[in-house]
Amino acid sequence: MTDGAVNKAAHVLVAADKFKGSLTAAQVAERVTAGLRQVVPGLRVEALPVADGGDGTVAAAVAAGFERREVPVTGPLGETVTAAFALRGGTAVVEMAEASGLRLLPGGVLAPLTATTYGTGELLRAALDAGARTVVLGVGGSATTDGGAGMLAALGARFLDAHGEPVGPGGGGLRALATADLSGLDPRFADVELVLASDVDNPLTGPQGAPAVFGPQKGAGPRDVEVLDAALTRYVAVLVEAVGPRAAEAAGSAGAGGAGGVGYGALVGLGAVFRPGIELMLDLLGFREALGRATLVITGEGCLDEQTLHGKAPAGVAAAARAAGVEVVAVCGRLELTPQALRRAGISRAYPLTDLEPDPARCVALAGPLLERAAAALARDLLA
Ligand SMILES: Nc1ncnc2c1ncn2[C@@H]1O[C@H](COP(=O)(O)OP(=O)(O)OP(=O)(O)O)[C@@H](O)[C@H]1O
Ligand SMILES: O=C(O)[C@H](O)CO
Repeated sequence: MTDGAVNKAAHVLVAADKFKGSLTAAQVAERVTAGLRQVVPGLRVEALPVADGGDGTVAAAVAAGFERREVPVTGPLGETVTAAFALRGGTAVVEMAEASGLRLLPGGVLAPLTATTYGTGELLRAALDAGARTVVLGVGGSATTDGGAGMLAALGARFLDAHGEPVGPGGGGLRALATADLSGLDPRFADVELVLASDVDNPLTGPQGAPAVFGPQKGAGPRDVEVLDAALTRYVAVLVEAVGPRAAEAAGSAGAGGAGGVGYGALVGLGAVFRPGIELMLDLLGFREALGRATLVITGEGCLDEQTLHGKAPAGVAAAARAAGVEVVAVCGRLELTPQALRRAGISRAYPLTDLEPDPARCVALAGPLLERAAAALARDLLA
């Protein structure tokens, strides 16, 4: 509990990610602000919706003042989709999920072997056409496991089978890969600073690789995971033939396994430099300046779990806030971390919506009003 004087000095920074499936990051910020002000009218609250490179990254950039641009691109299964990127000055934020995301699969039907990142390549090209010279490629939330081969093909690379024909789409197509030629890649990438903002730090293949860890959420059963892992292993070997040993080294580096290997394709083919997505986004969104004004930070996401601790937005927000000596609490739909694990991540306490409404379906349907109630409880505990 704090007294009135401290309360007047309070300045709350709401820096939460979306609750996937129920609220966007901007809606989370609005509801939290409303709940806090029910208890402390006139409270100074600053909203800074955040994202970690995955879904919602363009929305967070637009909320922070970037301009939204839309272009038609090839969706994960070849259909045309409208994808957005964000532009400010010479800097573009390109979110691969806008072109090749899980949420774009027609009818929600998963396609672990055939979904392609071709549209991500088209989106990158559109960003360069718009004048971007620094491009942040946010990866995560993808429908794909093609190692970024589709993306590179859209930018001029060629991936051929033993008969000299282009291989089929998706990670499954790479089973037949015999040769690769990256010499036709868009030459502008030589002068562009491409930063890979990945939501995860996994390698491309193996037990911690993209197929094993993220294949199942894209519909890959155990046999598909084996097929995709073997196909990506082949892809690496063929790229070693094409560009040398750096293609093998990149497969083990952090971020290579992001978005089914888009990270790898960007590292090997486009000269990208890896940075944890949330760190990069916090810089881009002006988080550090906002933190300088804050006396309390509220972060969160749909589900606070083990994955959260591996580079997701709340962990990045909490690490930065803790380093600055500012207390961090969290709001979430579901909480799957122990109080000890939360504290290790720098979060002193969490307010899950399931504490207010145990029925999962109602908790999603009523997420907005429930979040206001959770924020009001938080305000009573910490600010009233
Ligand atoms: N209102 C809610 N009530 C309860 N649980 C929720 C609610 N909204 C979202 N969730 C849970 O959170 C999950 C989504 O988690 P989250 O928002 O952290 O995204 P994620 O899958 O970790 O992806 P990303 O990496 O893009 O953040 C949903 O599957 C659901 O279980
Ligand atoms: O898209 C994916 O594969 C996951 O979000 C990890 O990057």
